[in-house]
Amino acid sequence: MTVKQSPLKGCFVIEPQVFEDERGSFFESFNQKSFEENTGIDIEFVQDNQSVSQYGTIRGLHFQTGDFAQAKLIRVAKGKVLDVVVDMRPDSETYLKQFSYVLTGENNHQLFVPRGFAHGFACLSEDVIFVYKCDNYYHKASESGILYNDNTLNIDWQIPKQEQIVSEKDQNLPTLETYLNS
Ligand SMILES: Cc1cn([C@H]2C[C@H](O)[C@@H](COP(=O)(O)OP(=O)(O)O[C@H]3O[C@@H](C)C(=O)[C@@H](O)[C@H]3O)O2)c(=O)[nH]c1=O
Repeated sequence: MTVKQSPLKGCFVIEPQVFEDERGSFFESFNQKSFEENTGIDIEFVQDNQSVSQYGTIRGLHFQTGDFAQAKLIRVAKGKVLDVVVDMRPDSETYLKQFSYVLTGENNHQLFVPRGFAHGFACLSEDVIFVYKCDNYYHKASESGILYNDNTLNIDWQIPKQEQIVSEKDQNLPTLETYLNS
């Protein structure tokens, strides 16, 4: 696997080694030993998630707060997404900076998102199977987030407005300004 530092501190792009033959392909989607050796991060993932989305879906921007903050190791098993992360750690040198990266079922790239980041993605292909590991359990009361179309962040989700599909919950998330002042 190859690990590339993203512009955001502690956030990495991981390119696994993919083996191909006449049957198809194979790769290790996670190997704790190689992960630790290559990133220097000692981590224990405790929950695996999978979501299926149609073209135009935008999920995010999400994070869990306090003791339930989650680091995530993200990949796309099928389709193409624009994955977006925002560094929400006040003490970070990349505080409030954002990074977007295209993950697909063909490139098999992964994104490691540290605790303290807001995360979301837009589905750029017809069907998306989105898979991620978390190092902390889902905790409904600790769910938080920022409005996906916040004016300050001004994220280009690469989906025309009339084709965007966003949950009611996500449409009601606070703006960055409201969140920071709360
Ligand atoms: C995230 C999550 C949701 N759920 C339930 C709650 C709800 O009934 C249903 C759908 O939840 P949501 O609408 O929050 O799902 P979704 O919008 O896909 O939430 C995810 O979005 C991406 C961007 C992330 O970064 C993830 O951490 C997670 O927040 O699944 C769990 O049971 N466990 C979980 O870990």
